[in-house]
Amino acid sequence: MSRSDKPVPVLTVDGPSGSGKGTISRLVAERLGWHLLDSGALYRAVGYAASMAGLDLSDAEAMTRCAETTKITFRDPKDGGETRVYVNSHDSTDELRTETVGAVASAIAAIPSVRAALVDKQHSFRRAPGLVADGRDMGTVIFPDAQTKVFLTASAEERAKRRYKQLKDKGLAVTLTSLLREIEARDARDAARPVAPLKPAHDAVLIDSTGMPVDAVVEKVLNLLRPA
Ligand SMILES: Nc1ncnc2c1ncn2[C@@H]1O[C@H](COP(=O)(O)OP(=O)(O)O)[C@@H](O)[C@H]1O
Ligand SMILES: Nc1ccn([C@H]2C[C@H](O)[C@@H](COP(=O)(O)OP(=O)(O)O)O2)c(=O)n1
Repeated sequence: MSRSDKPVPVLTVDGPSGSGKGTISRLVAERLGWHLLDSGALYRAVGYAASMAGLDLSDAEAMTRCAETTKITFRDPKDGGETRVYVNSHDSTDELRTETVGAVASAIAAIPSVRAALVDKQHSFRRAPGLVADGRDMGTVIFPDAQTKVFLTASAEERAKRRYKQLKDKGLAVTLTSLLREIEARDARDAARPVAPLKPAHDAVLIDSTGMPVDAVVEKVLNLLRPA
């Protein structure tokens, strides 16, 4: 709650991998001067910490303990640039963005007690003047009272092409065919899980960004926040 007891406004941006959630959320948060929650980074960080510790990823108890104890912090470099994600005090930003870690994140995210362990942390990002929250269940589970909800999509082919370019630019060795396969497998698993599945909130606005430039999507989202 803010000082005037009005709930801090939240914009939720949910959708499948590569739909542009991270990019659009960051730009919209910058334009509004709002805080940003990259909830996927939390699941990635837990999955990464578990892999590094050599834990059995199918052991629900071990994964839950890992979600409860992994220290995850976000830091914005003073000179601007990409937000850095620290996992147990190590800058793990680059490691977290790989498709391997994405797949591990998706697998452990299907464990209900892992999701429960991350709820308070996600709520703690809701601070004045407002929050843009990016993920799969931001509008359905974590911030169901959000004032504005977006479900961002794009065709699987376009999402795979975007991811291909993004990872290539980072110097990672990837192929378009394997990325498309991985993206489709991850979406299917995220959408099929019984707890907090990937699906639009009943009051979300659907935006299909296939063929839309980034700026146009940002404007569309900002327009939703402007009073009619
Ligand atoms: N509307 C768009 N048109 C073209 N490329 C986009 C668009 N939105 C995002 N991208 C690019 O696609 C890639 C994946 O976007 P990202 O924001 O990481 O998606 P997500 O968070 O949904 O996985 C990034 O390189 C980003 O610059
Ligand atoms: N709110 C969230 C965010 C991510 N997850 C899971 C499911 C996703 O496949 C992985 C990785 O999410 P992330 O948003 O970082 O992935 P993309 O950038 O969309 O490829 O984590 C989740 O279950 N709930």
